[in-house]
Amino acid sequence: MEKDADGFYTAPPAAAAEDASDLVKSTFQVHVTLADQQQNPDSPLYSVKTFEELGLHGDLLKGIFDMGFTKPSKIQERALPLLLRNPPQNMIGQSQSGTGKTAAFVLTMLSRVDFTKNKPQALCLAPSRELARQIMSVVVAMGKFTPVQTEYAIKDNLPKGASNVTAHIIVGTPGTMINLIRRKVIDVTDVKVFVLDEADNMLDQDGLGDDTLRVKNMLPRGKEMQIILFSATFPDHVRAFASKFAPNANKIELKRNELSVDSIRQFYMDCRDEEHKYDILVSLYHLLTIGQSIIFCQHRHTADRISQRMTAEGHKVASLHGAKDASERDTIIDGFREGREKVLITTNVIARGIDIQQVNMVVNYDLPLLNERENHGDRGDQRPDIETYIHRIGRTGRFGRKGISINFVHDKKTWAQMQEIEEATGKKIIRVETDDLDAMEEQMKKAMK
Ligand SMILES: Nc1ncnc2c1ncn2[C@@H]1O[C@H](COP(=O)(O)OP(=O)(O)OP(=O)(O)O)[C@@H](O)[C@H]1O
Repeated sequence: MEKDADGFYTAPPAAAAEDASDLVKSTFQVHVTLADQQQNPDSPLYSVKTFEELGLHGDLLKGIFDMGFTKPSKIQERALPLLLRNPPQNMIGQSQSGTGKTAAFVLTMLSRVDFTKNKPQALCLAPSRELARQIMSVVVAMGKFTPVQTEYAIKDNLPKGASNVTAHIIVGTPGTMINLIRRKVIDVTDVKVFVLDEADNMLDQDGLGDDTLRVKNMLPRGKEMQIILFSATFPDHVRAFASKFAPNANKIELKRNELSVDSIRQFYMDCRDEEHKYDILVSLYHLLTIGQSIIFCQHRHTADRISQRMTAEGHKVASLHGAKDASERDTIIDGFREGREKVLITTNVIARGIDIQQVNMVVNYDLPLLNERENHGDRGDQRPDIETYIHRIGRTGRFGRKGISINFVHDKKTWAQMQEIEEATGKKIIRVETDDLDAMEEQMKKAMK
């Protein structure tokens, strides 16, 4: 396929198009729509600048182009010049799911490291080992033409007797990071960049907030420390804390009605009861496997139960949650990433950050709910977790691709919860008939195109 002056693919002659494999065809479609979106000032993928204009080192530009990126997205174009400026300044950056936030903070870490010094200089924390591993793969890919050394701070990675990590960049989860710093396996005296991906989650007092604060308190004080917070969501109750955590930060914020990307079409299906939810999921199996799909449940035991049942009935599905051990989790997510499994049944553990471009469908088997402590409803009903909803559906529709999400509702309560989500996000959730399976499949296929 030919590339035009902007580096985007142009349409091949008709005969060549007919010969092209499905894979090439779909790549072709993605590039064409991506090019359109990157020209549209209203798109989060739009930019007026090139990567060359963003002040990056030549070795990093090589890494970026080697990954196939041609133009920055809006968040990359806006954040990178602020992040790379001297003296370093903190950043609180918000941009929709799948719009390229990782590259912004990874390029900053790689830009600030002194490769002649074999000591940790940049730490990055994420809420799950799956996300930490994914971020690391971006560090390695973007740093391919630099001498960067990296190390994980995730469970079961370093042997018990490990000492004195000499890597420049450490990516991990908060609990393990605390442990390694405490045991002096990681020396933080030269750390100058501290990144929180999914920062609202990392700072939430009901989640990882205490551990994250503990890590920050272990870092050297009084020295230049650049604190970088990124997420697609910053709910009000963490915004103030984020500003304290990263003082005098440059801020890039989204408006309430901009929180999710328009390329994710949202649907719901009326189910009669819990058992009917299972039946509907099974009847969706063909659709789920056209691309890849992620099914979210509220509890680990639900994920296990439905995956066992579906497997027993001859369907190929995988399940992933926090009760599985580290190596099993790695095998499952790697299998899904490589497309060996097409359907992944899971919990909120991978609701955030996971980037698998072939995922074109997300199912909320259970709607995400706030836990009891967070639940400030006056009617005693459980309230929906709007932020988690936005992150879950954001596992599809990555960087301009199309995706669909389907919510299962099965009673008055779940109906009211879905309406609250619809109101809060300002995006219509469309009803799909469940009694005519062929019509349903047609409607979904159309939305995926
Ligand atoms: N400038 C670019 N050109 C082409 N593709 C890009 C560019 N920047 C990022 N991408 C790709 O877009 C996808 C989404 O990026 P990324 O995972 O960083 O999104 P995100 O904003 O961190 O999303 P989330 O909020 O879900 O964590 C990745 O596959 C990444 O490789």
